[in-house]
Amino acid sequence: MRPSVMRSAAQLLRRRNYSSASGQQARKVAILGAAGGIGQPLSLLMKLNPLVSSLSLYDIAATPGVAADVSHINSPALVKGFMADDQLAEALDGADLVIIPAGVPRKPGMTRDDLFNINAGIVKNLCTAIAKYCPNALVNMISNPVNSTVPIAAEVFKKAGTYDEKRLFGVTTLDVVRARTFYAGKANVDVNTVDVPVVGGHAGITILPLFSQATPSTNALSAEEIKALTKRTQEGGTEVVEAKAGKGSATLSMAYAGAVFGDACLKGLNGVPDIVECSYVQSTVTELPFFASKVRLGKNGVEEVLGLGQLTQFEKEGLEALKGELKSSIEKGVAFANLV
Ligand SMILES: NC(=O)c1ccc[n+]([C@@H]2O[C@H](COP(=O)([O-])OP(=O)(O)OC[C@H]3O[C@@H](n4cnc5c(N)ncnc54)[C@H](O)[C@@H]3O)[C@@H](O)[C@H]2O)c1
Ligand SMILES: O=C(O)C[C@H](O)C(=O)O
Repeated sequence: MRPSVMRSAAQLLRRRNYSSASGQQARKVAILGAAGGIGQPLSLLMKLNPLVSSLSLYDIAATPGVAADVSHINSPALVKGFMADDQLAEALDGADLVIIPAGVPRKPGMTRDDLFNINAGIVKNLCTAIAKYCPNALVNMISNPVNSTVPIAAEVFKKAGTYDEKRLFGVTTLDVVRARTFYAGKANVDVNTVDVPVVGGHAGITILPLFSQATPSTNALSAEEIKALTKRTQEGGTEVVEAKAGKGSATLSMAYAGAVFGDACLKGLNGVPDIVECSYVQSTVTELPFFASKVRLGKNGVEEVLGLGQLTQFEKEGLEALKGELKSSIEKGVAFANLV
């Protein structure tokens, strides 16, 4: 963001004193896992977001340093760092949006589901605290395996009596970001103008980009090229994991994607019209209880879950092929959350 833009945003917010009358609300965002590979750049990007008035950075380690560092940036959000269990309540208190990139990332040779044993417990504990301290917050789940961690969160909230399906989101924006980038490169169109819906889930073949609905549309791509683009989008995460060779998975592109999705959620909360993003949410678009598709965001979170539109035969086959894996990932999450 240009300094002049930042300055004018800051001036605007000061003048308006975050008043709801002007439509500019004071918004508290909490990031859980804020000192991690994703957490740090995501904290930076959310600090730059003029819609954020208070930024709460929580992790089990290293947050004082990250918070001190980020807090020196001359943008409006007031930054506070919180570390360890006994500070989680204060970190979450009054949050409008909680973004969760807490948990372990993949190493080469692992699937996202291989992270389940560690990350399921982390997510369950954090969501138990969210239900207690900020039950009305929107929750953006980044921690993998997203196909299971979102159902875990839903079950935790149901048990606590706070579940609102409109407020829980699996962040699949990175799949959209990748599909846009790869499509623009192959179709030779300006990436700034590109959009590609990505539906299903967030792991391997459950990631289903709908290139037939990509805009701007092109007839220049052959069936083989569409197939290759689909595979590359589905394996984008693995491409990064292998390139990082044991040093983790996507962090910078994920922080960008998380910031884009977080910003869309805040705009929706603030009543900005026509905010549409793909996300993995409770859904009736297919027979699966959770599914990623385009979602219209509003003042209460999900305003409308949009359908799939017209699919090609290749996309229909991809949709049928993903259902088995997605169903068992959902069931695994639900079963885990309901263990005593
Ligand atoms: N949804 C997506 O598209 C997407 C993309 C990339 C990565 N991810 C996932 O995001 C997660 C984080 O990835 P990363 O690269 O930032 O990992 P990382 O190891 O660099 O950072 C994770 C952070 O979580 C913290 N943490 C662990 N337990 C915690 C707890 N109980 N409370 C708060 N913080 C806790 C750690 O201290 C660490 O700072 C992984 O599960 C990864 O698979 C998802
Ligand atoms: O691939 C991973 O393990 C991280 C993330 O889900 C991604 O898509 O980059």
